[in-house]
Amino acid sequence: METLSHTITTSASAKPRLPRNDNVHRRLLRFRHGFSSLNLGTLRSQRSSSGFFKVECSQQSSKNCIDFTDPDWKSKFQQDFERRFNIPHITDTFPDAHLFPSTFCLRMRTPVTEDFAEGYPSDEEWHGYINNNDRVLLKVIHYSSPTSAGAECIDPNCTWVEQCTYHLRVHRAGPREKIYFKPEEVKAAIVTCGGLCPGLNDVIRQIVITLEIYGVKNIVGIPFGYRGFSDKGLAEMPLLRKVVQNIHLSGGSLLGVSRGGPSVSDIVSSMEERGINMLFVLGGNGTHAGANAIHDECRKRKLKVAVVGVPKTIDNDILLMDKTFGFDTAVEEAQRAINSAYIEAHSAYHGIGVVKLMGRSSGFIAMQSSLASGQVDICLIPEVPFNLHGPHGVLRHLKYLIETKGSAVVCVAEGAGQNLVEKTNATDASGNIVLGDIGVRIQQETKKYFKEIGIPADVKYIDPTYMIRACRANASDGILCTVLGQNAVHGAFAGYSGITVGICNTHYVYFPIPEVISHPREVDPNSRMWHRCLTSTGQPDFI
Ligand SMILES: Nc1ncnc2c1ncn2[C@@H]1O[C@H](COP(=O)(O)OP(=O)(O)OP(=O)(O)O)[C@@H](O)[C@H]1O
Ligand SMILES: O=P(O)(O)OC[C@H]1O[C@](O)(CO)[C@@H](O)[C@@H]1O
Ligand SMILES: [Mg+2]
Repeated sequence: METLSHTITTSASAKPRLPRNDNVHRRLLRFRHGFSSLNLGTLRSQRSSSGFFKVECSQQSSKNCIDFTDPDWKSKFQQDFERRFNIPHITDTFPDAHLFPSTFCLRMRTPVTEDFAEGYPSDEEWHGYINNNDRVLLKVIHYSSPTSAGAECIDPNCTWVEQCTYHLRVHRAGPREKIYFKPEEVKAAIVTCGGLCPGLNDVIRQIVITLEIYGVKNIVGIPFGYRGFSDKGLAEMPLLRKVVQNIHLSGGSLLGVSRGGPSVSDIVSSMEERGINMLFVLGGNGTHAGANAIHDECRKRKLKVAVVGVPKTIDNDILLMDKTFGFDTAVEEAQRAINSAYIEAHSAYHGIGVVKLMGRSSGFIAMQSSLASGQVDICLIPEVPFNLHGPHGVLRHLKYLIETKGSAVVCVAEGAGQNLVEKTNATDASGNIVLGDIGVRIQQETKKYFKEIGIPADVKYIDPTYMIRACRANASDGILCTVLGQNAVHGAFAGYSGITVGICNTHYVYFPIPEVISHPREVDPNSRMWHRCLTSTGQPDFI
């Protein structure tokens, strides 16, 4: 008989559990997850009197709704998928836009743009170009049954699992043989927004280097995020290979970051004034929402501008991508905090180490860090509810760990257990809700609980938040940043706009921005990875 991830128990937890490992529950979770991960809109399904599922769509537009009563729903779903994942192109607005032979090729690394007056050097024989019709499959596993681990249901009855079909595919990233911008007419700008993330400088560096290889000479950095477009005191920073050559050796962003800032209309007006026709936007979901709005506004104003995003988030909360840059580094850096918590807890009499890691709405950093360290006894993430108090609460389990092991380590994501902390209505400059501090709450409640039950406990709290994201990228993130930065430039020269670059099944792709930011990517509590994490910690359910 199959067991479900959230039913794993330890000897500490010989407690009655909610009967959650039934197929209905599992199916519902998969059904919900399937929709959310493929972003089919917010759907509500009900059994109609005919016995079929009818789908209501809570969105204003019904474009993402599927009517499962339609016998052709599968092919319509596929067509709809292709339409949604088609990426916007300059020719949508400028059908007669001119094409030029690419100036990016292996043999000609630093073209002299003045020489292009009479036309571009003819192509050398090089097979490094990507065909515009190349695609990458979004799903590479052929699930033979809806109950196969990881299978996501498309329809409410969970009957359709042929997702590795060639229909679910996305545009392959890379250099094209023909380009839509003359390098000498390009003014490219780079902006970094939101919080810091390891690898920002690596991406900036690679974008500048690649632009130069195409022959672009006018490259600027916009200081301090979108704010740099409106704040008159902030001058744009000219960027050259010479300037960016070594910036990847330190963390942070050469350009600075910020939250909040001017309206989209003001940003586009500023771009028009400055003559910017390529904009590279490095940031998270908020920044990408901004990038997409900038793209739309440029279309509205009939500006021939390419807006290309590079997803930046240590939280790894962008949909459909294998991972985002900075995540691996964050997980690696978190090991040091977890190890310190472990050493402290292990060396103290009845020691308890609590480590809080980032993850506003997704627990990927906490989950992967716990898994990698093998030193964590309790991992708490936003996606999985828990109680602190009560017979199945975290504190009761901590008591058990102290009694049996003598020490314990808790790793908690910042967005976990928000129902257990006082809510504030405060928001940051970008409108993100300021979260309550669950790490401090766990520390305080643990101290109080052990005092009340008369068992000594030495609680140490570690919050390495900013140490983790301010460090420089590790080698694997450095390489990821290099490829993403290059592909961002290739995408812009290929005439795409309103896109972002990503890695999907180890291949590099372009996504239309709205498809990857409609909601944060979350840890699936039914996934094998969360199950692995539970296997490692040995923790019971805390509900
Ligand atoms: N819906 C939106 N439309 C236009 N601009 C937006 C939108 N949401 C956020 N922004 C702008 O994007 C910038 C960054 O947003 P935010 O502070 O939310 O960070 P983020 O990109 O989500 O990164 P992080 O992962 O660090 O939170 C801000 O300048 C903000 O004003
Ligand atoms: O303190 P700041 O700069 O607002 O950033 C904190 C946020 O950054 C994030 O890591 C996203 O990048 C969130 O998890 C976290 O809430
Ligand atoms: Mg965000």
